[in-house]
Order: sequence, then structure tokens, then C-alpha cells
Amino acid sequence: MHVTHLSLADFRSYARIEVPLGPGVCVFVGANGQGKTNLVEAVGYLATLGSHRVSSDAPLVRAGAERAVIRASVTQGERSQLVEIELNPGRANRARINRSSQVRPRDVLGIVRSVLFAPEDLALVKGDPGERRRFLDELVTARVPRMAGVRSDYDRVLKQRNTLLKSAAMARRHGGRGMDLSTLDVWDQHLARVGAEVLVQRADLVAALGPLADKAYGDVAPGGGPVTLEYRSSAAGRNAGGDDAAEQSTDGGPAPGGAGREELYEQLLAALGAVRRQEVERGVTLVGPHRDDLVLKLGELPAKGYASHGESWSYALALRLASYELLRAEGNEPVLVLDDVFAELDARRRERLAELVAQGEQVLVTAAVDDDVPGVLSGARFSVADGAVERL
Ligand SMILES: Nc1ncnc2c1ncn2[C@@H]1O[C@H](COP(=O)(O)OP(=O)(O)OP(=O)(O)O)[C@@H](O)[C@H]1O
Repeated sequence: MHVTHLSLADFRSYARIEVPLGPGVCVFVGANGQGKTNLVEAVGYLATLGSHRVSSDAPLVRAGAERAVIRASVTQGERSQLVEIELNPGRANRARINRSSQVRPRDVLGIVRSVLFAPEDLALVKGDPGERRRFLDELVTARVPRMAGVRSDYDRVLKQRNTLLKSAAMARRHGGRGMDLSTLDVWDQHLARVGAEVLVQRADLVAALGPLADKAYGDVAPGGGPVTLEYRSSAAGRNAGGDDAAEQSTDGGPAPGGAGREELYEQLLAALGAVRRQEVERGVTLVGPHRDDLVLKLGELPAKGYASHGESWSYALALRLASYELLRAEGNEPVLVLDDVFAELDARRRERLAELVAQGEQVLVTAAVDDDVPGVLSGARFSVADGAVERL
């Protein structure tokens, strides 16, 4: 798929802008702070309903404005659609498809698909588990858009369960006889039911992505690797029950490959039972998909803490390239967005990456300096300056 027209109103630094786009490579060049990232961030927002730079919508609305609108015309094969999101920080966002009456924002997921490479990607390798969970969940949603609803159900159940645990912990600390925790059983079942669905999709994704990441790593860093992706479940190994299990390390263990939804449900439920005493003491849910990690291994060692800076970059690029290959193989080619990445890479990685993506259906590249963009990425050039975007 590709975006044929992008229209922004009060989004980031743009009061109003219309940008016609074609398939193939589009390079946006401009000095620092002119709004290049803001443009491609808008495309990423339509694909994920989030920003790769900030966790809330407020900074995405132009300072002084109340709401922002992102609108894009999108072509996939013979089909064209117009998708629109209105960002209303503090209130519900609104969305429309083909100017129809409103739909839920998550109903637009899947229309725009993108894989974004950005300097922030280094955090996929070097950062906290939350970075890798977000990476997995965004890709899961790109493959199976209904998972956005499952994720928000999970977050809601988790929040309610944590509220209950927190009150129980407070009551204990204040010397009360303890709360009646019978409702916790019901929340355990909800959490395990929805959590198992999240786990099934993550496991399926990791199995599909692993070989592609290994190949991509070899492409970016010839002779390097091998790389393996290992999903680490906070619930695995905690189902023995009783105090022994409660004393186990909080690192969890590898998830059993190929486990079905029911098996994962039972495992989560047993794990919640095993850590209940600790949870009531600490007032927080200790097992579930929100505590899991994706261990990125380079050879025998985890990349985090062991890989060099260059290896970490190659790994991050390999994860994004593998995501691209996966979505492409599954029938809907995503827009590739390369935001300011070439300046971060050495000449060899720069050339390799450019060669690997040059044939994408649509590749949006931002750069402060035109010379940073490898020659193989020839295509439309745009200048970005003073809130205006002009085709060169
Ligand atoms: N909500 C907002 N309201 C107004 N201006 C904003 C808002 N968010 C960001 N900006 C402005 O947008 C500019 C940054 O734009 P952007 O990150 O797209 O720059 P860039 O061209 O990619 O720069 P660089 O090359 O340095 O990465 C900054 O000047 C910033 O102050």
C-alpha cells in the first residue's frame, strides 16, 4: 500500500499542510527542527494510533490549538480509501473512513501500515523490556488489527486488578484484618483469559519473525550473527504453586513453544495463584504479558548488555527489516519510513540498508543533509522549511 496524499491540520508544528505523495522513494530534506519528523510521524500515527516519540497525544497537537487532524488517501492495489483521525487530548479521539460517519479510532488500524526506522530504535536493543513489548504489540496489531481491542481489554483488566491489589496492600499495611479477596479470583480469570490471547499472538509473531531477523542481520552485517529471538514469559515456571513458587526469581522463563490458548490460560492462572501472596503484599500484578520480555540473542549472549554499539544498531535495523518482510509476505506491503537514520549509521550499514529498502512500494526518508541519503534511494525530493513542504 502507499499514501497518495497527506493532509495535516494543527498537527505538531504544522498549522495546515497538504502533501501529495507518490509511490517509490520520497526524500524530505531540511535543516534541523523544520518539521521533517513531524510529517512522517503523522503516517506512523495512522498505522499505530501512537507516536514513536511520545506516549501521549498532547504534544502532537500544535501549541495553542485544541485538536489536530491527520488525513491520508491510501491506495492498496485497486482500492483507495480516505482515512482521518482527529486527536483531542483529554477527550476521545475521533476517526472516519471515506468521510462516512464516525468509527472508533481502532477501526482504522490496518488501512495504513508502516514500518518506521528511527534513531529511537536503538532502545529496542538497549532499552527496557517495555520497548520490546511495544514493538511486538504494534506488529501484532499490524498483522491482526482486532488485537488492538484485545490489548485495550487487557490494559483495563490489569488496571482494575491492580486497583484491587493496591487497596488490599494498603489495608494490610494499616493493620486491618485484610480485605475479602474473593473478587480477585474473578479478575485472575479475566486477566488470564485476555492475557492468553495476547500471548498466543506474540508467540506466533516471534516464531515468524525469528528467521527473518536472522537473515536481515546477516544482510545488514555480513558474517555477523546468528541472532535468535526468545520470548520470556513472566508466568513460565511459576505454576508449581505454594510458597516455593512465590520465592522464584521474577525473571520468569522461556515460554513453551506452540502452546495453545487454553494451555496458556491455565499457565497464567496457575502463575497468578503462585504469586498471590507477593502480589497482595506489593499491591501490583506480577505476572502476565505486561511483565514479559523478548530476549534478543546475538550468538549465545543477550544483545542487551553485551552487544557493541554497532552490533546493537545492526540488530535494531534487522528487527525493522524483518517486520517489513513479514508484513510484505503476508500480503499488504507497508510504507517504509526512514526517519533520520542515515546520519546515525556508518557508511557500510547506510549503503546496505538503502539497498535493502530501495525497491519498497513507498519509502519515506527524512534527512537534514541530502548527502547522507545514499544514491540508490533516488526518487522524489521535497524541501521542508518554515512550515512548508515543497516538491523540488
Ligand atoms: N505540538 C507542537 N506545537 C508546535 N510546534 C511543535 C510541536 N511539536 C513539535 N514542534 C516543533 O516542531 C519542530 C520539530 O520538528 P521535527 O522534529 O519534525 O524536526 P526535524 O525537521 O525532523 O528536525 P531534526 O532534523 O532536528 O530531527 C520543533 O521546532 C518543535 O518545536
